[in-house]
Amino acid sequence: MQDVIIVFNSGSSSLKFTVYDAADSQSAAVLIKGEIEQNQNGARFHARDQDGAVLAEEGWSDTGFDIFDHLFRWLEQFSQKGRLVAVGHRIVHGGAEFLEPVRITPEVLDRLERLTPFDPLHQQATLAPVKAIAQKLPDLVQIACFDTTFHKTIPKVARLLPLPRRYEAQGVVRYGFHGISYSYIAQRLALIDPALAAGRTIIAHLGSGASLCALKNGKSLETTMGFSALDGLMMGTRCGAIDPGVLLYMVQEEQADWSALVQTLYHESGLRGVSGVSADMRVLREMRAKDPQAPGSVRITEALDLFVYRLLQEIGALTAVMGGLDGLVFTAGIGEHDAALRHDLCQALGWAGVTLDDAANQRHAPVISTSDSRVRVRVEPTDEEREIYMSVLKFL
Ligand SMILES: Nc1ncnc2c1ncn2[C@@H]1O[C@H](COP(=O)(O)OP(=O)(O)O)[C@@H](O)[C@H]1O
Ligand SMILES: CC(=O)OP(=O)(O)O
Ligand SMILES: [Mg+2]
Repeated sequence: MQDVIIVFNSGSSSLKFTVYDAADSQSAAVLIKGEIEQNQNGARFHARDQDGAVLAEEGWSDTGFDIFDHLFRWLEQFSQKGRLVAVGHRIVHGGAEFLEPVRITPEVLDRLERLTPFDPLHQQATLAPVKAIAQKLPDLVQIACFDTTFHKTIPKVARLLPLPRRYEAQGVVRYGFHGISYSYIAQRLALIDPALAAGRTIIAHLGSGASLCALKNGKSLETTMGFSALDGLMMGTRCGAIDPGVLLYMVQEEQADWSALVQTLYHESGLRGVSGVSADMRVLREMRAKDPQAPGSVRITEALDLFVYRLLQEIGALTAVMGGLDGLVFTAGIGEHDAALRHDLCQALGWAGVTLDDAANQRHAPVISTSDSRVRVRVEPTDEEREIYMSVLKFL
């Protein structure tokens, strides 16, 4: 019987999973890869084996069902074939105490649950698979890998918030997220483009949640998310950095309480809020292409323009922090697939030394800048599951 390791990567809009052949540890041989995507219209589940053959393809219009329970029951059909030796998880927040991957014991789980106020959107979502497995298989080795770990190198000045010191004592400092993805990309760069790995490079992780990492000498120097995953760029449903005066306005004029603020800032803002129709870049592009003159399309254009504008502002800030820019790497759902977004942003970055190769960009080539571009621009698929898998192996 084959030894297998399963990695779960829960995001704000998806639950991705990969089953690895643990006997073939160094090559990270994939046996099954799948994903459940959820949005306001329902959910879709698909999975493929190592040869790309479809193992599952299902869709639901109901958003209220327990996706993890469904997935777990689906995976059980393979339990006769493989011996599950460990599970790895993406956990969004490690707080100040978890700076490295850790084996999840009941006591660790309890401490991770206590970080929920730091990220109400993700912490419970990323802990849900952990709890479901612990109930079914309490003795199974479960390893947590944190989005925050990669940013432990950011300097103190970038970590502090300009608030009264008592907040620092409560852990209200800047942490940064998407670190599993940044760690994977940094290691990939070391192999495929050592100059960018050792230089001043901005990695743009643009998925449903979006952030930038200023990578200098292979380490995170600064990032756009901070205390929570609400900071920085405009995202699918999140506002990103916003004048705190707006929150005071909502509290005073609309009597908004905590849950109303969570709903507005985490779920109803960003691309969804400004376009008025969807958080999904694919849907926005499709709707606008159908009828570019429709009033809805004008709002979509404004949403897309704002998305690019916020990226431009934050790239300017990170370039200043690094003292220049040598490379820009696009990754995650939007970064890997949306050539139009990359085009608009790169056009706006001419001042920084970016010259786009349009044809390379259209075909999502690994390098999309021209050979004489001062800044090298790359498209690199992220693989958070592989990064988590490698951490699990270190434990076994
Ligand atoms: N082919 C595509 N073209 C444009 N955008 C895409 C495409 N595929 C995915 N996306 C965008 O990427 C998002 C999902 O990114 P992903 O990194 O998978 O998300 P998560 O944050 O859930 O991990 C979608 O919401 C959508 O906006
Ligand atoms: C931290 C974060 O924003 O994650 P995601 O992109 O999965 O929402
Ligand atoms: Mg993700």
